[in-house]
Parts: sequence; structure tokens; C-alpha cells
Amino acid sequence: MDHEEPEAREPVISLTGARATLGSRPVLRGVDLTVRRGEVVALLGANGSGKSTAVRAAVGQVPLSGGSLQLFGTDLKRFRKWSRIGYVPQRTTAASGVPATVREVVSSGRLARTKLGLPGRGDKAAVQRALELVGMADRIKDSVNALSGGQQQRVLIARALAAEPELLIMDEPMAGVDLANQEVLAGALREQVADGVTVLLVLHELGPLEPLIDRAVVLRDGCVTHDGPPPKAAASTPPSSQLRSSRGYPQPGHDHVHPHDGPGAEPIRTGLLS
Ligand SMILES: Nc1ncnc2c1ncn2[C@@H]1O[C@H](COP(=O)(O)OP(=O)(O)OP(=O)(O)O)[C@@H](O)[C@H]1O
Repeated sequence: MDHEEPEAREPVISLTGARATLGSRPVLRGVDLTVRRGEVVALLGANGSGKSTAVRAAVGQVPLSGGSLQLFGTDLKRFRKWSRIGYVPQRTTAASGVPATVREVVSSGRLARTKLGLPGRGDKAAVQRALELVGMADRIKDSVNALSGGQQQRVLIARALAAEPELLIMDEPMAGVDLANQEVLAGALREQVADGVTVLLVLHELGPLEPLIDRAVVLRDGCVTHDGPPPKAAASTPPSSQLRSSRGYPQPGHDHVHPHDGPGAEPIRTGLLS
């Protein structure tokens, strides 16, 4: 890692004045999001505030109705080097009913890097290393259908890591992952950051990733309400009157209902979000 001031480093994501409408709903209403080389940025906000839409927009998957996007300094229209970016979408299942093995799923993340022809020794080593990073190397031959949701999530993270991306974007990577494995993933991410990888994470709480986060961007109703130091989790839950600071960004103690919890699920105490 170099010792330049973060502001001096070149942006790898520049989302400027981004507007996006899904259905008839304006979901992004002028979002500015800059992530510079080597930074670890957390995107926070309540359910439905537009976090997933913002990261999907940042990888060109949601068309902008206003504003602009540059990746590695290149306008989206002209950007081709997708192998520089590893993207783990909001938790989906790695199992599609097709009996793919863990090796096959993680190797698929390598395709953009594989030169014409069959995967070489370097590709196989990258797959093995990615699985070791997420603590799933011993499951390489297993069918993904046989894995728990949290294990499938770790396989999907390994798939992104296998491409050895310069920019890693993960949407709620800890969702459904038990605490012990959250620590394993935090360790994997720490190694990536030490190697100079730039990271953008959608999180509903900082948890074990807190020490890694350089900056937090908080969304509310499709607008940025905070861009700066990550909010500090308090030791105890404050009364509800203290839940939002005068600057309008979240304070600890809010509930966040996770989209994957299903009907009747208890809200998760996130400690961070409104
Ligand atoms: N395809 C779609 N069509 C219409 N509305 C959508 C679509 N996708 C998302 N939305 C709406 O856009 C808003 C923002 O969704 P988004 O998934 O970006 O929020 P989020 O902050 O990531 O929330 P969560 O924490 O629940 O994942 C929500 O109100 C959602 O219902």
C-alpha cells in the first residue's frame, strides 16, 4: 500500500448525480458516490433506501436516467475491462437446481481471466486460493446444493475473489453467514485490502468489518445523507429520540428488517441503521 492521501488517489467508481427509476419509483435521486483506489467504503441505509440499486448502478446493471458513471476513469459506455471488478450481488443462491460443484461455481468467476482454451495452472491455483480465503477449500468437490445458505454465500464470494479483481463490490456479504464465518470473511477481506484491492460494501451493520472501513456513505430515500467517517456503534441502545442525529444520518439502535428473512421474521437489531 502506498501512503498517498486518499483524496489524491484516482477514483475507481465515480457515480455523479445518479438518478434511476425502477417501475415508476424514483429510487436514486441524485446520488454522488466516489470510491478511490485502495479505499474500503461501506454503503449504509435503511431497507429500501436504494443501496442495492446504487451498487447495481455502479456496475452498469441499472440504467441511469440522469447523472453519470465512470469506472477506472472511463465512461461506462466505453468501459470494457470487467475482469477488474468482482461483484457479489445481494444474496442469491449459488444452487440453481443444476448440480454444479463448488469448484465449477468458483471457476466460473475465473472465465473473464482465462485465456482462450482450458483453464491453466494459474487459474486452478486462483480457485483454490479463493476457496481457502473463505474457508471452503475442503468443500471443493461438493455440490453447491448440499451447502447451507451461508456456505453458498461464501462460495459466491470465492467466485468473485477467483478473478483477482482490483475492485470488489459486495452487497450484504455477511447476510446469512454465522458469526464464526463472518470473522473468516473479515480476515479474507483484510488480506484483499492489504493487497491494495478497493472495496465497496453494502452493509446493514459494520460488525467484524468495522476496523476495515475507511468511509461510510449513508443513503436515505435515494439520497446521500452522510459521506464520511463510519458511524460509531454505541455500547447500549439509546432512547428512540436519540436515534437520528441533527445531521440526519443514522445513529445506533435502529432496526433493520433483512429482505431475506421472510414473513413474520423478527427485525434484526443492527445497531446502525434507521
Ligand atoms: N425492479 C424493481 N421495480 C420496482 N421497484 C423496485 C425494484 N427493485 C427495487 N425496487 C424498490 O426500490 C427501492 C430501493 O430498493 P433497494 O433494493 O435498492 O434498497 P436497499 O437499500 O438495498 O434495501 P434492502 O436493505 O432492503 O436491500 C425499494 O423501495 C424497492 O422496493
